[in-house]
Amino acid sequence: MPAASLEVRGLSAGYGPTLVLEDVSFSVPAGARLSILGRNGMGKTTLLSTLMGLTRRYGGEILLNGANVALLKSSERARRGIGLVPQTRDIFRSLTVEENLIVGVKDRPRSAIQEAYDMFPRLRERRNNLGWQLSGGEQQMLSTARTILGRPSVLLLDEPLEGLAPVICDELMDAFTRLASAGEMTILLVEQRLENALDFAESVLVLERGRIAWQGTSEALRADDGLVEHYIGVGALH
Ligand SMILES: Nc1ncnc2c1ncn2[C@@H]1O[C@H](COP(=O)(O)OP(=O)(O)OP(=O)(O)O)[C@@H](O)[C@H]1O
Repeated sequence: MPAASLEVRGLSAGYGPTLVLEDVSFSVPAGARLSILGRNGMGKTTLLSTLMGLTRRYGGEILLNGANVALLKSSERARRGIGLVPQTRDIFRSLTVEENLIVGVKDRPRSAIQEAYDMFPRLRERRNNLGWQLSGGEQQMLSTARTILGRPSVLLLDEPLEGLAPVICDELMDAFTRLASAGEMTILLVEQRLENALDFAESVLVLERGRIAWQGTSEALRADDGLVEHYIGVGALH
């Protein structure tokens, strides 16, 4: 599936009676990258979960290549090309790396798992290890690889670098950049590490209390210390 465009119009959503996201609108052209920033608890995870159909939607549209998927179940959205790598690093802890990948290939031939090994050679080395035996970085690689084997046209990455050593962060960000550059996926990245988020994407969206507080280019955000301090925190870039 080639990369798809994503347009969100007036999206409001939350959990049960609690409204978290309010009137969120933005668009990402096919093959582009968007970083989603904001302090803790501002609604970043809720936004990705809502795109995937995992929250209660109050209103608004989610257009995937122009077709509204907002009323579809999560499984149908996945079938249409939305792939989420959750913050919780969803892997089967009692299965081996290879078994986890086999689950990820779904209806594709098993040989497709080689793509995952090419992307993350570390997973090939650890193919017979169980999920719980992996380091945090390896679990993130496995979780990402499983989603990517489903060939999503829009990939949602929720804080993939959380708790990882800088060298592993670089390895992961290189892999995400390669994926994005290949033009096969539109990528939305939620990331607290500002430098990584700005290096990765040309466009940025900042959430504040469930609403979009700022949208623009990474370059513009980087150049404005006041904006960074206000929305993300003092010294976030240093
Ligand atoms: N399952 C849930 N039920 C009720 N409220 C929730 C649930 N998950 C999150 N919230 C609330 O929604 C708001 C936004 O949370 P969310 O996790 O989307 O923020 P975030 O920007 O991703 O934060 P963080 O960076 O800490 O992950 C918070 O007030 C949070 O308490």
